[in-house]
Amino acid sequence: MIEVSGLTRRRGPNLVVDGLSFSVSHGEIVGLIGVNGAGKTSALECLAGLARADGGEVRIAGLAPGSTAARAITGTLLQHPGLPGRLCVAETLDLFARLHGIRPSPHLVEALGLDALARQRVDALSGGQRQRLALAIALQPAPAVLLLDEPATALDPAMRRDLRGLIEEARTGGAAILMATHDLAEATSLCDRVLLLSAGRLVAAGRPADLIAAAGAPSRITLTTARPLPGERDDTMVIETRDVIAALTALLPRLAGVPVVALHVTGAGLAEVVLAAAELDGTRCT
Ligand SMILES: Nc1ncnc2c1ncn2[C@@H]1O[C@H](COP(=O)(O)OP(=O)(O)OP(=O)(O)O)[C@@H](O)[C@H]1O
Repeated sequence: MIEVSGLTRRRGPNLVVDGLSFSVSHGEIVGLIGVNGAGKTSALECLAGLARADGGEVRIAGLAPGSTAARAITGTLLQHPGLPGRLCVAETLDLFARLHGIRPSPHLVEALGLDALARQRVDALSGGQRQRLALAIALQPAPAVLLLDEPATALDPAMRRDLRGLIEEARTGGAAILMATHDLAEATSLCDRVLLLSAGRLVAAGRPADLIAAAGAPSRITLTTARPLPGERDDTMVIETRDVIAALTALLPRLAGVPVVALHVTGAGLAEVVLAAAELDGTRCT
């Protein structure tokens, strides 16, 4: 549904998207990850037809992005969505629904907690409430293609959970979903594949678990005991290891007679994958 081939985009003197190629199929959620400034928004804007590419080709269900036909099947949520401030929430949903020849979806209104805000003016909404309204506008036509830039921004934990359900519903309905996100735990569990951008280039792509395994970053064991173990100064030790079982087994003899107060094992995740790419590139995570 989404086909991108050799996409490049300049902003000022800089090449901010540099030869990007990928595709997203029906019923697939693909995450776009990378440090601030990696080019995620710049690429999404080209796919949404909101910015012109300087090179390469983008097709949305075979259509040119930004064409009326492509817009009709694409739900777009970008950062800082422009919403009509003087209208109330219900009027805004109605206005955007009419553009698609549909009626607002009561299911989405309820799922995004907009029923209680129906008569509130848009310019009096909080940041998270605006984001919920923008999500409802993007999702209500049940688009075949969803382009989401940081969809969980400003949402509280309950609403993040509900948003996840809505995105999964869209996937079940067959949508092709491309989602830029810094929520790497969410990307790991929600995305079928992730694309890692660094300085505008695609530097890794694949299933989250495969990228994490390929990065080979160590897990971290944090062990707190009732008193410092022999040879240790502190009652909390931190061990970084690629073999958690072997490290814990090696510790057991030293634990004889010393009660364990707390044990945490944190596996490597996509954060390590992003950081490793940023270090290779000489950029920093900000
Ligand atoms: N309006 C602009 N004019 C010129 N350069 C810009 C403009 N907006 C962004 N850039 C530059 O384009 C590059 C890519 O920015 P972009 O917003 O696409 O990154 P991003 O990966 O979406 O970052 P973030 O995670 O912070 O949202 C950055 O180097 C940024 O400084």
